[in-house]
Amino acid sequence: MIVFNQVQKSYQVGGRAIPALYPTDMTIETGEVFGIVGHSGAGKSTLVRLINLLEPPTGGDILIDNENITRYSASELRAFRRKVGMIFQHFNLLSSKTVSDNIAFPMKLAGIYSKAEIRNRVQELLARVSLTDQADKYPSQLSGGQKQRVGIARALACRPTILLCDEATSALDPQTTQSVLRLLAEINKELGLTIVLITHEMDVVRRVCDRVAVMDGGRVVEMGAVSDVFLHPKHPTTRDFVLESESVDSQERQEDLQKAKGRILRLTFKGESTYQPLLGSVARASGVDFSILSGRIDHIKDTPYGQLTLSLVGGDLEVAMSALEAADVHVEVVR
Ligand SMILES: Nc1ncnc2c1ncn2[C@@H]1O[C@H](COP(=O)(O)OP(=O)(O)OP(=O)(O)O)[C@@H](O)[C@H]1O
Repeated sequence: MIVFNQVQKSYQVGGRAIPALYPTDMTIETGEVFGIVGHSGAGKSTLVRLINLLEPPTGGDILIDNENITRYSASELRAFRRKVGMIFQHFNLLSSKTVSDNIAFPMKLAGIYSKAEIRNRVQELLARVSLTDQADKYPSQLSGGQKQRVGIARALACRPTILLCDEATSALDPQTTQSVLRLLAEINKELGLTIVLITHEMDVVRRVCDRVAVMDGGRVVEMGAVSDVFLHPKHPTTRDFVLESESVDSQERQEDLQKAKGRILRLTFKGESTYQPLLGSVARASGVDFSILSGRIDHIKDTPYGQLTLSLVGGDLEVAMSALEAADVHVEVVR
């Protein structure tokens, strides 16, 4: 478990302390995939670099599995860092080393593994990331997705318990992004590893994360289960991220809603209710006529969800809303 108690970070710039992270409390549970989403400069990298003490905090305590890492000696810190793997947007592979040697590198650097241990571990990891046939190639001979797989294998070499991912899919095309996210989800399940994933895309959070913290201007402005934060965003920054991920232009949406007649409801279906043919029976029971203004079905991690924006006229709106809520549909009155 990673616990932040009033952790803060300022950078010294030209003799002045510029805050990058205001005092923050946060808990990341062991074995979860935790997303940190925010625009450029929000403080995401700063927060994640505090977890492995690449940056020392200027205040507060960071506890990992009940140990205060901010009080570690240099040798304790070296041992601790082996337990924290990291992958990067631009992969950071050594161009003069083969795929195998890149993966072996942190183990060699640690100086505590035998040659046989390193050889076996590299073979195991190459198989895990499906790169056995690329073992002797150099990074320049690989695609972006393959490079990131090498990055993941290298990060796992010393059997870390935490994996930090700094914009790990930002340089990849959508299809490759999907396959890298799938690999991260598999690793999380198989190894019970805690994954902290920084991104500026809510879609990445939706696909793999259990919980998310939304950052803005050096502060965590919203935090919770992805299904709550994504489906019912409270802070304006979170709402913008969700709309962005749905490729919705908020001004166009406002204009569309103004043209619609009657009451406007936004319905959110989650889990099995997503697939229930509900609207027809609700319309018949309540006498309400509806038209669909927008709709989508997708997944939050493995859970299906659907969202519909409807305009409703006539009939008994109370009856319609009660019937929807009785069927476990979340109903939000937009207008
Ligand atoms: N080493 C540093 N020295 C001075 N200021 C820094 C340093 N690193 C980051 N900052 C500043 O701290 C703030 C937060 O930066 P940070 O890199 O944590 O944000 P971010 O959300 O990760 O952004 P990005 O997505 O662009 O990487 C920014 O204003 C940045 O300019």
